[in-house]
Amino acid sequence: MAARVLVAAMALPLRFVREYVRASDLAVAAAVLFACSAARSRLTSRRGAPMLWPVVGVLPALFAHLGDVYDWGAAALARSGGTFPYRGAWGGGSSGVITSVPANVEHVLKTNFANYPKGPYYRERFAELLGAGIFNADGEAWRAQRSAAAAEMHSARFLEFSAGTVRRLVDGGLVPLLDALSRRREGGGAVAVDLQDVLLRFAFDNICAAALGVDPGCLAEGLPDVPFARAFERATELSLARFVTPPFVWKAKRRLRVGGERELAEAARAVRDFAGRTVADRRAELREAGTLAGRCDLLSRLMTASPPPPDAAPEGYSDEFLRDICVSFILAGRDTSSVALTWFFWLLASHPDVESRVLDDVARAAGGGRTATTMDYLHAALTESMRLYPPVPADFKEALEDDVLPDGTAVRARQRVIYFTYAMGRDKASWGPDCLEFRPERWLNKSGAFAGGAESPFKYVVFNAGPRLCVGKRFAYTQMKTVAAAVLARFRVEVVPGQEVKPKLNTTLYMKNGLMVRFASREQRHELRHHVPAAGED
Ligand code: HEM
Repeated sequence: MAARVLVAAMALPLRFVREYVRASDLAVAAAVLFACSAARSRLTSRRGAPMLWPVVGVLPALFAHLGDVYDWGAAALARSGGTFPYRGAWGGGSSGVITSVPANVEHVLKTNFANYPKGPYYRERFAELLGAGIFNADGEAWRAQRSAAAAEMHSARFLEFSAGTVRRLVDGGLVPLLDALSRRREGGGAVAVDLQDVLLRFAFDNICAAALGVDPGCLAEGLPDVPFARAFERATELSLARFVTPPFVWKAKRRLRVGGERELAEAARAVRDFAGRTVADRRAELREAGTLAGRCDLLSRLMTASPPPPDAAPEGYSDEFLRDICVSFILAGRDTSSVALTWFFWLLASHPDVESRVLDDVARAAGGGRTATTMDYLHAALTESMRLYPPVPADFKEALEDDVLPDGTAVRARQRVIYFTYAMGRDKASWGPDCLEFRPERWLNKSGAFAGGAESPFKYVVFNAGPRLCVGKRFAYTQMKTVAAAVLARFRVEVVPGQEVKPKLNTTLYMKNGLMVRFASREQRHELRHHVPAAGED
């Protein structure tokens, strides 16, 4: 998730215009555009890059391409040699460069990591929801949370626990729900359902179980409206809206506590109160029982970390620290893997050859043998699907000091470097002439084992790379492989014909209209023996 301002800027949806920009603002913008048009030919821009207008920066170009912004952005990067400057609107301080050059990305994410924090621009916009959580933190505050979270997340105990939570939710929630849907009739066939919505609900319940040890019940019968999930979604949306709102507007609204800013304050408070209450209840449970040995969720593990981590007070982490890190985890793990799975199922529906190889892999895993623990083909197919449809399509970091990127592009202090993951996954130079094809085999070696580790991590930044590599990557693969295997073994997923499938303009690559599918029970079921599908790499 997160610092994905390119898409936030690109994602200036009409809904946003309706909600946040008044007619008078638009009139001023139109006048400015008109006044500037005479100067248009004199404006400088890198060859092939979008025009940068005074005041409104890159926005006119974005507006012209609202319908195909990802592909348009990728084509513009390809034309301009992989990097071009951008400037946002309204003097909001958002300017810098957009790049898809792996060497530049390596420089920002690893080689010169110290010069490229998330920065105050990001932190300020997510302050209400995330507080000082890992997703919002830099420097020592980030390092302390990173080492605590990584130690727990990569422990054998957590891996086993989290794999168990996925299996229980698949067996006890997802499969029974799909089974019921496959039996429910409508107009002579099985009822159609939005797969994306079902998977988002699944992932929310799953991340809450893993991070907090609670079940919000989004996947319960009747697919209910869950206030905590709704508050989380609204707080995220409204925080992101700040990236495309003139700062003087949202800051004034915040001070006056009106409109979306009031709503944001309320939604963020609801989220933090819920997480805070969970921390307080767990603390009370620990006091009464003297142990949380039966609990393996992240919150309980961090609360009882023993001996207390060097960066914590002698009595352990504070309740605020625990609340903030858990909220960040929910934000990070809430929708990424469900969105990835939705694109994956959609791609499989139009690639029966790949589907049949995935099914072979799943059947082999069920029958035991070496692939039972790895399911390398499924791993490769998921990896390939995220290359074409990365759940986080763009991300950014903010420069502390002036710098020069490896391709010679200058970056000034406080400017942002946006790396466009979507374009990087479709770059011919990195992936060859068949870069637009869905071909899981490109990730396998001659003996059919997953060989993704051979690729530069800075070519495939779907999970970020360098010191801030996604700490939930292994969890995400376990979750996605378990869901994909269980669903495909039991059901044929039939995409309802005639619907328009396209990405939504957002910081997460949702399908704009969801994905309507029907589930049909397979005649011959592969009886799955559950196992922990280990990630081929991490
Ligand atoms: C397909 C699924 C996922 C994808 C594609 C993904 C991608 C990413 C990306 C691109 C970042 C970097 C964000 C930034 O620096 O702005 C990130 C960070 C992070 N992710 Fe994931 N993620 C996924 C699933 C998860 C899950 C399930 C969890 C939790 C269990 C998680 C936890 C985190 C955390 C805590 C960070 C912050 C790491 C840090 O700043 O040190 N992610 N992820």
